[in-house]
Amino acid sequence: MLKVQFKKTLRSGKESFTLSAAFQTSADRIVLFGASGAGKSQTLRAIAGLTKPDEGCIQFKEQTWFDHSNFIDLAPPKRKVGFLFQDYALFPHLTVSQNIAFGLTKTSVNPSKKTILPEVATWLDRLNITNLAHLLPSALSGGQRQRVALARTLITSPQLLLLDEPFAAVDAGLRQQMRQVISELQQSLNIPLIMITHDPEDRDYFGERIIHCEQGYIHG
Ligand SMILES: Nc1ncnc2c1ncn2[C@@H]1O[C@H](COP(=O)(O)OP(=O)(O)OP(=O)(O)O)[C@@H](O)[C@H]1O
Repeated sequence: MLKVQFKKTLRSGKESFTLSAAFQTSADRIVLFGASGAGKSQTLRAIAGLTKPDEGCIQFKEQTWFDHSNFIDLAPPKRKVGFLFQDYALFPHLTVSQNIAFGLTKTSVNPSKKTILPEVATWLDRLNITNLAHLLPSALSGGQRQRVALARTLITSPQLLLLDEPFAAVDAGLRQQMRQVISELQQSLNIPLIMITHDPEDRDYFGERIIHCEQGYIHG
């Protein structure tokens, strides 16, 4: 069960944008659907704890992640959310296996280039990218980068997966394949996901529950 009810005003100079989100669902596949600039990414950031709302509450299962009235604001790591950013945010100077291992490290020391941890090997295999383990992100295709980013997120065992336009950097031919990869992972890991998209095909594929986003008004 996810309950989201908050308001947030973003300001830069004289410009301001007010986000008003209100939805509640127990669906496992939630789609935030709407045009560019509607407030989808900011909503996801608030759920992840990367942006603090001005008022309201966010609850996931039995946990309160944010409650303005009661001064509750759980830090992002405590929410145990896996966030797949639009550009995948891979570290360009680290190999595929190091990027994935980074999800596990608790220090700022880079993971070893030579030793592949058993958990990393498992995720390399699961995402079918074992043959890419020693490559740098610059040598990968869009679809391969997405698999690496997914592995780096999922190795942390998140309880909720947040995907910000996951197919934006993947060409049309690969999109259906990547939809299947994400769909199968979601089902086998049995974790709910929230996906941002403005592609009606993604909405129809993943939208067990569709939240409409329009000019800062996020409702469903
Ligand atoms: N710091 C800020 N100050 C003022 N406005 C902001 C700030 N950050 C974001 N915005 C505005 O908030 C609105 C929502 O942004 P958001 O990134 O959530 O949109 P989106 O629906 O995810 O769009 P897209 O699909 O293009 O990624 C935009 O109009 C943006 O200009």
